Amino acid sequence: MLVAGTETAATTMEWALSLLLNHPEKMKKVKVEIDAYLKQDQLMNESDAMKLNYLQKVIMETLRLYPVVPLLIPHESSNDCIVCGFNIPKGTMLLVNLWTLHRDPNLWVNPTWFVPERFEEGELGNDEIYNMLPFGIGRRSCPGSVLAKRFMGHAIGSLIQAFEWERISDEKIDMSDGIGLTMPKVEPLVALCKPRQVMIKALSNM
Ligand code: HEM
Repeated sequence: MLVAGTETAATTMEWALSLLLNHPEKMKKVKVEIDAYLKQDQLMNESDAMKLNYLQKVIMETLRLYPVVPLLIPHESSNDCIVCGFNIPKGTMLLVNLWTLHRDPNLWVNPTWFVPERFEEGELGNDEIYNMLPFGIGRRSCPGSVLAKRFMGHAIGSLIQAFEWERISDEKIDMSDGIGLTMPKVEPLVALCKPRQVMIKALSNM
């Protein structure tokens, strides 16, 4: 439970901040949304996180591009079945390749681009829910998905609300993925931050 709940979320937040630092215009959009929703000087709380639509779309788009459980957890077919024309006998170990699914050019427009706006129309349509499975699906899907979206939104949102973020150089952040249980970045994120002027009072009251 601890690994399932901490490593996955921490890694996703690192990917999300890296993506936002490489796309300052999207970072600005998150900041504008937070500033419009919250009073100046008022630090966001966890329930605010689910109401920040654009921020939640940033998290979705991060999970699409960098699903931290890229092959899900192995499942076993409980009966003979047919998947995409292939006969799957009962007792077969099944892996779902989320990485490929989430970047399939037949399913997504410009699949390698970071475009949180692609989720603008709201939830995915009925036919499309199977194209985006960062938490799995069905009765063994992730029981922590709602909690995760909530606290990741709170953590990333608070960092963006309270601090100005910058890359350490003009070079884009290396987005290569490495080997590990939850698909870590090859290069851990290193960035510069300083408190935002408008938040100094709120931060010093913490
Ligand atoms: C970014 C955050 C997270 C992601 C991407 C994620 C993703 C996943 C995925 C893909 C699975 C396997 C689903 C399958 O095989 O079909 C899973 C299982 C699980 N997750 Fe998460 N998870 C996250 C956060 C959490 C949190 C916060 C908790 C709990 C506090 C949690 C608890 C679990 C547990 C207990 C399972 C095993 C469920 C079972 O086998 O029935 N996860 N998660």
